Amino acid sequence: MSQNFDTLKNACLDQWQAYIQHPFVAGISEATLPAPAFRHYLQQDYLFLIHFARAWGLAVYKSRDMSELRHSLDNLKTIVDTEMGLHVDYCRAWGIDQEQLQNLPEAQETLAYTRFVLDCGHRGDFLDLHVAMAPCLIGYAEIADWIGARPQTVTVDNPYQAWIDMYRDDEYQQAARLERAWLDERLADVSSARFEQLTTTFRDATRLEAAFWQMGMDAAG
Ligand SMILES: Cc1ncc(CO)c(N)n1
Repeated sequence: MSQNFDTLKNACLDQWQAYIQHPFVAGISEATLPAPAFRHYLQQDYLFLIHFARAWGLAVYKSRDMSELRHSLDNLKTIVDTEMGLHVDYCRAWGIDQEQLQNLPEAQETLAYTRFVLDCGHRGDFLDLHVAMAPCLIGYAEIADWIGARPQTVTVDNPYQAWIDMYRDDEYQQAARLERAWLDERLADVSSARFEQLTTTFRDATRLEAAFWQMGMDAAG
């Protein structure tokens, strides 16, 4: 049977939905998420982005041809040159300064997720690494769509509007679409044993994304 991103997602649909429609995400959509939950999430996301940039660096190293190299390098550059800067500005708007960010203790959930992704890349190949990173890039694009489509979403004076807009942005959505198309192509001819292996990686990464949201909720007490 031919596989693609949707069959991967459907193989762990319960975990995927628990991630995409997590109460933290519903709280952003409905403007009911407590600010301390969001602030904790933002701080840990700074550390997440640093390790995620490293994961794209690992993808650069694992590349086998010019097109893989270019793809990974572009993503690495986007995080380092654009996303990190936006994130620091965004944190400042939420009362978190750069010095605070630089001295943050890393939460267990951040450690678990980021090092899991890096380990998938070290142990496996370029595809293993991409599958481990897919819940991040493709998941946040889907989350932004889900928020946008919900009638419950507060669109007037929502304190989380800038965050929602960041992931609804065309450039982000386009990057997620490209990654999806790339995965569809690579998954089409994997064996069923290989697909099982990739499904486990994808499911675990998805669970770790949901745990990252939960970490934010728990911080609000
Ligand atoms: C934890 C996490 N997952 C995904 C993204 C999307 O880049 C992010 N910023 N943080």
